[in-house]
Amino acid sequence: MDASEIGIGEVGSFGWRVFHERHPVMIERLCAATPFGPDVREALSALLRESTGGVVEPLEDDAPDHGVWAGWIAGQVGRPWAETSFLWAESYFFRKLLAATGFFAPGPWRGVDPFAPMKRAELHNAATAETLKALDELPHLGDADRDAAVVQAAVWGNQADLAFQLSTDASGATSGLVAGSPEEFWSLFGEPGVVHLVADNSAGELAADLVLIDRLLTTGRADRVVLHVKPGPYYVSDATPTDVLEVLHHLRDLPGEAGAVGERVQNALREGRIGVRAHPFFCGPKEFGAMPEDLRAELASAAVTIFKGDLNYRRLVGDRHWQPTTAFDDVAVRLPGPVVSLRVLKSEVVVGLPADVVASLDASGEAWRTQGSHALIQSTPVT
Ligand SMILES: O=P(O)(O)OC[C@H]1O[C@](O)(CO)[C@@H](O)[C@@H]1O
Repeated sequence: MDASEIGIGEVGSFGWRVFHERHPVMIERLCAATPFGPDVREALSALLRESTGGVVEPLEDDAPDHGVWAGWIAGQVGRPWAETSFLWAESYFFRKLLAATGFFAPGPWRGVDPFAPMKRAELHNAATAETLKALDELPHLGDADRDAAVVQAAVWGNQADLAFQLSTDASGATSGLVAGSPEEFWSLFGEPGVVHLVADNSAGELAADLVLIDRLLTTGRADRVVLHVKPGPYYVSDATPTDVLEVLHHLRDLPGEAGAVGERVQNALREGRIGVRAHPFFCGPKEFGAMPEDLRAELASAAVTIFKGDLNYRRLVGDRHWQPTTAFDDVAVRLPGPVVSLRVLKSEVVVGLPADVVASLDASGEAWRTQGSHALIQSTPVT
């Protein structure tokens, strides 16, 4: 199956707006959060100019990842950015942004996560506090409701406002879910095995992921969980190993169920029942079909692999102009065990929807694919 890649060149398209409208605002916020000097601010402006009107320039820093980027960048240098794919361009943009902030260079900002202030603010804001407090409801729920609640939380934690949706309704508060259900999610788990969770954002979303991991372990659905995060700062709020510790410390300092989850997760890390990985490919610009053999071999051991969020979905099914009725199973990357996506829709690509659902969503006149108001749970079958 094939479909053309989503690009950034068409004026007014979603990808174009990310580069021409969102990135300038993001860089303004970055500079408001950290007092970068004129050299960094100029490098960031140059990156904006390059990526909105120029050609792809090579990496000019001395970071240790040039070897891996050599393969990912092949054929792109010298091309107008407007001709590159959205998936490739966004990833390269974030890699260059890190270099522009001095992340790789000798000097004061080396290794300093430029997005840390934003992630920290999100983790400590009132909305996250409220939703973490809502975890205190969990021990009072029956098993089915508790299962449904932690999946809803993991799905909707991917929304920008990071709201937990704790439901006391066993069928799940599925309004807003355009595909799948918590029941579909839990039906993937049989004999206990190793579950891999490919995380997305830090702060409230990662907290929800740790709650889900805790549920997988405490109910015996998993005997071990591998949590995959990004090896470095990426896409603003993506979780890194440092963020795992930050979120864990935050949970542990809280009273009630949040603190109890934090304690259990910390113990599971100590005992090796949770492992953390940060493979370089997760900060790369390629679809998951192009994952390197070592990562593929690692995921091959998974009883189930959970992919969180919008970007992982784009990489899983291909960031392409698929017909939305294309079967998820036809285009999602194949692994020996089932794969399941928990995603809030924040970009154009979507598959696996019945025609009548698409027709009614289109008829609503809403930007349902991109505005973050809808979500999905989609999986490949257990074989
Ligand atoms: O954090 P998530 O769910 O991966 O969402 C990131 C999404 O945000 C965007 O950067 C801009 O909307 C998308 O390109 C990307 O898929």
